[in-house]
Amino acid sequence: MFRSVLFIPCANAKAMAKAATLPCDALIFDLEDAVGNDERDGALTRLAETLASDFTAKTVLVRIHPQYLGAIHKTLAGLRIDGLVIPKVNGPEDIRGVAHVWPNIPLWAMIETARGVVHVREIADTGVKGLIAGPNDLRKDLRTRPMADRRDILHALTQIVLHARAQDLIVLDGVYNAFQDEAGFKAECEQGRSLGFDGKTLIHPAQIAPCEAAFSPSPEDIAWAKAVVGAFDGSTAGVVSVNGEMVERLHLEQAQRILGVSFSPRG
Ligand SMILES: CC(C)(COP(=O)(O)OP(=O)(O)OC[C@H]1O[C@@H](n2cnc3c(N)ncnc32)[C@H](O)[C@@H]1OP(=O)(O)O)[C@@H](O)C(=O)NCCC(=O)NCCSC(=O)C[C@H](O)C(=O)O
Ligand SMILES: [Mg+2]
Repeated sequence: MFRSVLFIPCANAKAMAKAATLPCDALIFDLEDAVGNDERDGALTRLAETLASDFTAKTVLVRIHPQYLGAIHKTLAGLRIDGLVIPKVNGPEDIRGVAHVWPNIPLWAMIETARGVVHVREIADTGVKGLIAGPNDLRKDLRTRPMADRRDILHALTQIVLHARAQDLIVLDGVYNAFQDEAGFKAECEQGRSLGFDGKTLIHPAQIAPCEAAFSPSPEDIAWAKAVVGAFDGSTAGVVSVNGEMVERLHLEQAQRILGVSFSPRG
């Protein structure tokens, strides 16, 4: 599952030391924007040491810096990595470029440029495992000003979800920078879930618990799902009524997905 996906800046030794203990669904070790130019060699060495240790964290992704892909591949190839996150993907050629250097590893595309949004359909069609929204770079590239409910970038977010769903990919919402603003973060998680994202990328450990709560089925969701499954149990009808509402077999599939999420072990 990919409800809570925490960025770990590889230049930060303290954050790296904490990585294995944090209760999120997945980690993204960042070698791109969270690493200053003078920190690159140290960050890469630290990441290699971390991954070579008896590192038991769940899903491990690495956000590469395309400019240093050769060195990153040379240092990390063969270590336990579940996927590479490619930043600022502008088109399918950016995916193919990484796949050429580092074949046979799942790739994730960050959609965070105007060109990336324009080409998101072809990017989703390359066989990537997932798409990740990047609101900071998007705002920079689009020259928007942040608006309530992310109205300035909503057109891009909905395109990302649309094309991920059309190709059956995992789709993750972007980060929320104000990591001390609990209410604002919770509201953005709820919005992301309502828009169809599977989970959210995070920047701080304090964001893990509220994020998982928002992207897990609520007690109301579970009660509804159980009622729908119960209503179809032993029935061959195409449509039934549950709590005064029409329910079709498509709702049964939704209900089964909800129950599957709530009963799956994390990871
Ligand atoms: C945002 C931060 C710089 C804040 O750091 P800090 O001031 O140190 O916060 P705290 O004092 O509250 O931290 C408490 C302890 O938790 C550890 N910590 C903090 N963040 C992380 C983390 N991400 N992973 C693991 N551990 C973390 C601190 O070390 C403290 O530990 P201790 O002292 O032992 O108690 C910082 O949170 C941070 O750097 N976050 C990640 C930044 C990052 O990775 N940025 C890049 C990805 S986001 C992005 O690129 C967006 C996208 O591309 C776009 O365009 O939108
Ligand atoms: Mg970015």
